[in-house]
Amino acid sequence: MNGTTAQRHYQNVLQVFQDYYQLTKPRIIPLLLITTAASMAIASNGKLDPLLLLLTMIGGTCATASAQTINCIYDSDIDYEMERTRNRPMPSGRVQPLHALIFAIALACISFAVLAVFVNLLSALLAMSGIAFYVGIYTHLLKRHTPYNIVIGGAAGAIPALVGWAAVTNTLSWTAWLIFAIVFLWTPPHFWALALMIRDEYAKVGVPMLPVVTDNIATARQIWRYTLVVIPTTFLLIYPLHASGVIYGAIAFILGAIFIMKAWSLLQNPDDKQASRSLFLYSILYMMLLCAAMVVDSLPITHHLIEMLSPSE
Ligand code: HEM
Ligand SMILES: CC(C)=CCC/C(C)=C/CC/C(C)=C/COP(=O)(O)OP(=O)(O)O
Repeated sequence: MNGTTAQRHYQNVLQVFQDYYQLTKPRIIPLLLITTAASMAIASNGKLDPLLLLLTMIGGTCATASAQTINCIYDSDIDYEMERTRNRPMPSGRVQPLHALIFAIALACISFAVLAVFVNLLSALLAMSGIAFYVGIYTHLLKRHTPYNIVIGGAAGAIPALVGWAAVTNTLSWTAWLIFAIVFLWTPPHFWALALMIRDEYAKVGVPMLPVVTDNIATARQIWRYTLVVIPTTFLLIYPLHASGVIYGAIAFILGAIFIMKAWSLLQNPDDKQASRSLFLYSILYMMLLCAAMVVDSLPITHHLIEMLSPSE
């Protein structure tokens, strides 16, 4: 091989890696993992075993990547039609469906093996149910057929929180289901804000997202309603569940107030793309910081600090 051929070969190999990486929709995975980590932190009272965290993250990443890859195979027809998704590896023909399927099955097997062998069977089964729900229920049954696709489908995105809890305790508790409910109720405002921005793309391919089958004002109203439900729900972690404390409460309060302001602003201007964009981007920051607050609040050092700062009797 001369220099130029070797360089071209190297570039081709790099492109193949990049294509398989893109199949997994990698930008969404970290936030899903943060919800898993937050759940694990609360479940272990902030005394999380780093090895258990690492293994659960590996299992969770592989399961999510597998689910997203199958979704890419299934949706390659509509992804080809939409500008936002046209350059994905499947619609642009850079990866063959069979190869992508083998990749997805391998990822699911690795996920199951890592979780079942090194973590526990419950977390492995939950991760597999996440793949089944996202592919079977959201992608196949709901996405192209009902505007409630993401309301029900949102449950898939909330499963990583259950995986985290199960990884630590080998069971599921009210707190686990509450974190699940927070992610579940957060998903419609998160997604509909985006759907308002790219309504025409979904309309073009006939995916019945809410702004396509109703209108912007009805969508903004639904976003507003879900926001008014999800924000109070976040406080149930403090009372009655006593799973988080004042640090989490203070952060959740500020984050929630901003969420409500942004949803209100969208309700006043449902056609304003800037308002929907702002809410969409903020919804991501919101979930990241809310989960970070759960983690910080659970740490023993936080409890020590609070004890030191509380007035003694
Ligand atoms: C059924 C539920 C959901 C739907 C339909 C949905 C849909 C979307 C879509 C279409 C995008 C734009 C992606 C792109 O431009 O390639 C997006 C972005 C994103 N979503 Fe969601 N989402 C859902 C749930 C979730 C959940 C549960 C999480 C994590 C907890 C999440 C995290 C993110 C993040 C971090 C981004 C930004 C990625 C980027 O930088 O482009 N989503 N979502
Ligand atoms: C435990 C486990 C494996 C859970 C699965 C979690 C999971 C994969 C959630 C994905 C949520 C999401 C980003 C949906 C977008 O799909 P879309 O098809 O509407 O997005 P698109 O329009 O960008 O293709």
